[in-house]
Amino acid sequence: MIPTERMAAVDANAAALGVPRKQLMESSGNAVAREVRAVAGPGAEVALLCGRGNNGGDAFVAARFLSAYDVTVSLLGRPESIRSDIARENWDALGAAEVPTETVADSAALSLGEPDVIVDAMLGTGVTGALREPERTAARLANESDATVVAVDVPSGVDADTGEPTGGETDAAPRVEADRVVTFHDEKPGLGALDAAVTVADIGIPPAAERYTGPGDLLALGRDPESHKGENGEVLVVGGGPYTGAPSLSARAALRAGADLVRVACPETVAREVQGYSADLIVRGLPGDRFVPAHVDRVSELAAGNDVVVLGPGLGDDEGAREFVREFLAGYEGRAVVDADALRAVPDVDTDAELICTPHRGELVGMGGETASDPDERAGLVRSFADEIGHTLLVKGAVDVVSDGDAVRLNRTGDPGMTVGGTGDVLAGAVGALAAALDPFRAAAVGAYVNGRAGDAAASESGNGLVATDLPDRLPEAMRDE
Ligand SMILES: NC(=O)C1=CN([C@@H]2O[C@H](COP(=O)(O)OP(=O)(O)OC[C@H]3O[C@@H](n4cnc5c(N)ncnc54)[C@H](O)[C@@H]3O)[C@@H](O)[C@H]2O)[C@@H](O)CC1
Ligand SMILES: [K+]
Repeated sequence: MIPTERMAAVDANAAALGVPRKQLMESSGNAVAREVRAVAGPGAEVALLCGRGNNGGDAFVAARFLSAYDVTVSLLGRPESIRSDIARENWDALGAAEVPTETVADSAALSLGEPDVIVDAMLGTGVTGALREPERTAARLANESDATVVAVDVPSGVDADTGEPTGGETDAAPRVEADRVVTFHDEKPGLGALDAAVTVADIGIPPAAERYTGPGDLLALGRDPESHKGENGEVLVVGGGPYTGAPSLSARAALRAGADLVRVACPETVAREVQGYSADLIVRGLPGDRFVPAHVDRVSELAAGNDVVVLGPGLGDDEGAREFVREFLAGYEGRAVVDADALRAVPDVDTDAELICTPHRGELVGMGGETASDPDERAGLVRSFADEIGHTLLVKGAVDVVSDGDAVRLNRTGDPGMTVGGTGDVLAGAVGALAAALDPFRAAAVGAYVNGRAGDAAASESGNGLVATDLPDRLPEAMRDE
C-alpha cells in the first residue's frame, strides 16, 4: 500500500537511480494494454479517453501496444495543453504508429460510439477537485456505456488515498465507475473500497527507490513561500559543559537546515564561546559549568516556546548531567532529538515526549539495543527496538537505519571521512530543524540524507581532511532537490 505523496517521492528516487519517468510511463502503458487484452480479444473496439497529464500519457503508450485492436485515442483538450514533455512525446509518437487520434475541445463534441472497452486515462493522481468539462461529460458517458471500463492508475475523479470522489461526497459531479483498475507499483489506499477489480502492475521501479532515501524524499520539504519568521521552526539546543563545539555545531546546523530561530541552553562557563561561534544564535547561560537537575525548571521553561529540543550535544557523562536528562524528559511533552550522552537515559524514562534518538551503533548497544553485521538483520533489529522504546531511531553507520517501529528507511549518503568528531552533532541539529516541519520518521530520514550529502560534498573537496565545521554551511545545497 503506497500513498500518493510517497509514490511521487519513490518515482523521483527511481529517476535518480537511472530509471526515469518516461521509462516508467512505457511500462505503465504496456501494463494498460495487457489489461485490455485480458478483457477483449484482437479486433475489439477500444476507446481511450486521455487527459492532458501523465495519466493520459500512459494511455498514449498503451495505444502503441494495441495494434491488433480497433483503437481510437481521444485527447480531452488541445495537444499544446499536454502538461509534460514525456506525455507530449508519446502523443507525437502516435502519428508514426498510425494510431487514429482525435482531440475533443468541448463536451458537446463528445460521442463515444459503442466501443467494447473504454480506457479511462483522463485523470490520475494529479486530480484536484470535482471533474471539470469535458472530463465530467466523458465520465458520465463512460458510466452509461455498456463497454468494460478499464481505469488507468485510479478511476478519474476518485482520490487514490481515500477512495472518495475528488469533488466531495455531496457533489453531484460524476467520477468514473470502473470495472477494472490497473494501478502501478503498489496498491493505493483508496482503491480497496471501490467496486472494481484492481490489478497492481510492476512498472520496474527498483526496490532501492523505496528502501533508501533519495532526492524524492526532499519533496516533503516544500516550504510555504508565504511563511513568516518562526513558522519554519524554533529549535532549542540543550548541551555543552565539557564540550563547547558540539552544541555550537548542532545549533548552526539547525539554522542551516531551515529553522528560523535557534536558541542554545548551556552552562554559563561555555555560553560566551558558543555565542562566539555564530552571531545568529540566541544563547542562554545556566549557572555552573555542567548540567545538573537544578536546571530542569529553567530548561523546561525555555523548551516550552520551541518546536523541537535537541538534547545531548557536548553534555558529558557525569551523574548530574544524567539525572538532568532523566528529570527533563520525564516532564517534557514536546518533540526532541536525543543524541550523545543523553541517549542512555531514554529507555529508563517514562516520558510523553516524542523522541528521535540518534545513536551510533555503540550508543545503540548502550541503550540496550542490538546490532548485526547483516544490513537486513540490522534494519529488523532497529525496527523492533524502536517499537519497544516507542520512539523513532536513527542509527548512524556506513548505512544509516531509520525506523519509527513500523516503517524502515535506509540511508547511504555520507563519506568515510565523516567518522571525524562532530558530524553527529551536525546531524542532530539538522534533524531538529526538520522535525519542526516533518513527522519524526521523515525528519530523521531526510536529516540523514542531507547530512550525508553535505558530507559527500565536503569530502569531494577535503577528502579525509574533512572536519565537522565544513558541514553546516553545505546543508542548504544538500537540501535542494536535484
Ligand atoms: N510513479 C508515478 O507516479 C507514475 C505515474 N504515472 C502516471 O501519472 C499519473 C499522474 O500524472 P499527473 O501528475 O500528470 O496527473 P494527472 O494525469 O492526473 O493530470 C493532472 C492534470 O489534470 C488537470 N486536472 C486536475 N484536476 C482536474 C479536474 N478536476 N478536472 C479536469 N482536469 C483536471 C490539470 O491540468 C492537472 O495538471 C498517475 O496517475 C499515473 O497514471 C505513470 O506514468 C508512471 C509512474
Ligand atoms: K484514470
